[in-house]
Amino acid sequence: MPLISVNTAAALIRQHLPDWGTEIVSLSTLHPRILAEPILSDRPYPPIDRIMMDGIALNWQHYDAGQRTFPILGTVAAGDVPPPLSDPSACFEVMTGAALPQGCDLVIPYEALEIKEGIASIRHPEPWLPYQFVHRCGSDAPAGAVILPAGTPLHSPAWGILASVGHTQVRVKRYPRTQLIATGNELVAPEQTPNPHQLRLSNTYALAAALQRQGYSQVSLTHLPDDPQRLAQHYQAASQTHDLLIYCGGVSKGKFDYLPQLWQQQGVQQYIHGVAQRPGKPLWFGIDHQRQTAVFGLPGNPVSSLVCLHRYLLETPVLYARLAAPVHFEKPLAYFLPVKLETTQNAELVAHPRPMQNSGDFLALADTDGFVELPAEQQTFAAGECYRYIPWS
Ligand SMILES: Nc1nc2c(c(=O)[nH]1)N[C@H]1C(S)=C(S)[C@@H](COP(=O)(O)OP(=O)(O)OC[C@H]3O[C@@H](n4cnc5c(N)ncnc54)[C@H](O)[C@@H]3O)O[C@H]1N2
Ligand code: MOO
Ligand SMILES: [Mg+2]
Repeated sequence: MPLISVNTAAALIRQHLPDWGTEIVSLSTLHPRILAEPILSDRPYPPIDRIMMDGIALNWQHYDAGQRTFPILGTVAAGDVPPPLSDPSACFEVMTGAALPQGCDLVIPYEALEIKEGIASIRHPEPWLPYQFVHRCGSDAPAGAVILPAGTPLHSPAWGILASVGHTQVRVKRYPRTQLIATGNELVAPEQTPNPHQLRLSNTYALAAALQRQGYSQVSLTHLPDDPQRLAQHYQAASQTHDLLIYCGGVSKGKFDYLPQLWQQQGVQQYIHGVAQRPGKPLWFGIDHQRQTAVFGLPGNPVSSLVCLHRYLLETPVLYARLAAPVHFEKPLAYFLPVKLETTQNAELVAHPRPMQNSGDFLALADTDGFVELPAEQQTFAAGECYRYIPWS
């Protein structure tokens, strides 16, 4: 198995992984998604001169000329059609969110007023300025402005913006119809009680959680035994109905690691089998061009499969963390080292190594936040040096 570098593997996957296109989702989805169209403001924002304080609205020139008491003509609440100020020496009581009545260009909050028998008197000596406490019409964005560019990840504020502009249907990046396939005779379902030689399958749950947290909304899980016929039957059916098949286990050198040969027989073009990394060395990746299905074979060890998913498929932020302690790693392999992250008051990310015993030691991940990528070219990594940090999804 000739090993390729982590960067070569990442580049091959980027190059060959299909663009899954786009789809329309409804506003009620609210899942993590990536916007695939620019969103324009449907009208100026705010759409009115919006009152920002509960108080009175009046004409600034009258205030500037020295007038300090104003008869109240009425009350304008949020949602009211604002009446014009028919007498410029009078005022309206106005509420936050109401539209500024025509003829008014100043809002003074209740705290600066005394109101008695229908007359508001300004008690506060502050010089009030024109349009004070008025959120001017169009001052946030004019009509027709791009307020969310295509490619924006839809975080919570973005969903609020979509609702505000009335985008009840929105075009987003489509995530692939994905199946996670746990392989292995030793595995039983989590609800079963394993015999001593068996274990509950856990990898596909960890992988599914990571995918779902990134927005993959169509992810199914299945389990197959190490049986070439069953694996072949499953592949033929699943490759028709899925865009992405992520296998877990069965890709190394064992007598029952049937998958690489099976994919070859099924016509999947292999791009990767073996990456100079620990864990995750036996990683397999290929594309079935005929059926338009992408295939990942993640090494079965739990830490290996998780690390490979994060490094090669998921969108991860570009972050760097400083090693809190020195690390020595002899092998000419990139080392994905699980870490506990500390954030310091001077805005530094500090990575505390939490080395596991081996890539089967998934319990060691419980007290970690992600992993650092230590390059293959180096053997010693000093405390204080910075390396790429990838958080768990
Ligand atoms: N002769 C060699 N043997 C191995 C090599 C090698 O280069 N030469 N590589 C080792 C490395 S590194 C890894 S990683 C594993 C990968 O093996 P497979 O992808 O074939 O995975 P399996 O053999 O099926 O399983 C490995 C291990 O993981 C457990 N497992 C698998 N699936 C799950 C699951 N869904 N949930 C929980 N645990 C799972 C499985 O029981 C095994 O213990 O190969 C080494 N061998
Ligand atoms: O590379 Mo394996 O993933 O070390 O256990
Ligand atoms: Mg194996």
